[in-house]
Amino acid sequence: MWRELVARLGSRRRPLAVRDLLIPRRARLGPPKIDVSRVGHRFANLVALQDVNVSVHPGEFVCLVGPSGCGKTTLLYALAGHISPSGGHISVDGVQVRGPGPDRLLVFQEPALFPWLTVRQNLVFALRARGRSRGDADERARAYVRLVHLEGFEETLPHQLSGGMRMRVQLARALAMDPAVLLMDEPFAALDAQTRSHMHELLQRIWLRDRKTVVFVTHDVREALLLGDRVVVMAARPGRVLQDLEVHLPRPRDPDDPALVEMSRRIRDELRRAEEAGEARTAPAEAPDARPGPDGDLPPRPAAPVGAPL
Ligand SMILES: Nc1ncnc2c1ncn2[C@@H]1O[C@H](COP(=O)(O)OP(=O)(O)OP(=O)(O)O)[C@@H](O)[C@H]1O
Repeated sequence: MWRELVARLGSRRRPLAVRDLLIPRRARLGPPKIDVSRVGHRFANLVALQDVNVSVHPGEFVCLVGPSGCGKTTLLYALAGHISPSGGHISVDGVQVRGPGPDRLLVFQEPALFPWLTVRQNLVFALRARGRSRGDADERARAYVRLVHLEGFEETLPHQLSGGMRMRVQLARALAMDPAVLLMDEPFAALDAQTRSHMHELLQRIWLRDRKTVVFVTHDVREALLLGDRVVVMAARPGRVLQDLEVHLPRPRDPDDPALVEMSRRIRDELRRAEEAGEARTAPAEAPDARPGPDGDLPPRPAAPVGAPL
């Protein structure tokens, strides 16, 4: 299917739209693992999320992508139970999210490791805190350190590791704890390009092995297409879902795959159009009634998000 789409990119037929490249969502059987229904959230006067509907099925890798301020992190934190949305419902396995729980684990951009504990001790500590016996925790820690290719660094302290290695420790710890859902907040954004690319390969390989349910936040459209089964494209002012797209490219994926590059270009074009439309909505009009009044004041800039229904 994707080869056919790539072939069509060079043809003279009707230009391809994003919907041609990203196959519409199939009807899925069974209940979703995560159900986000009509979720809205305000921070004072700012509408960070408006009427967001997303469902994630067991074993799906869903990427939330969009410009800064579109509410990706707010939505992720609401899934984690760290934020209580102002409106709507979020459930995991049919149970409403009312706070953080051991079924959901957040992975941050800056690995939150205990600096005085070694790599192995960081994993063992987290596993023991989850009620695992010492023997089981030791065994799992060793296995997951191996999985992220850090054997030989078990007794090393975090500050003696590179940023990429610290991220691998964080990933190993998260996977060893075996949450039902992994929530990742731009985990690779601070890494250099080469380390990032290694992390993409590693995460894809591990995900293909474990098929864990993952919600992954990123600014980077190409990263979202590289990793996601689905890409939820969000726009800002107010934070909302622009598109929810299914990606049917073979795995493991190549970031230079022409189909992926083309999809990425088209999504970025759509985001640019949404951004321009948002700016046009919030910009002061140039109509006569927007000109300075007799006292020289411009009418206040309409703040589109304020007062919008949640
Ligand atoms: N605690 C807060 N108090 C007030 N406003 C907030 C708070 N947290 C986020 N916001 C605002 O809500 C909006 C959405 O923020 P959020 O961090 O979810 O966006 P984002 O898409 O994750 O952005 P980025 O990619 O830059 O992290 C932004 O305008 C932000 O300034």
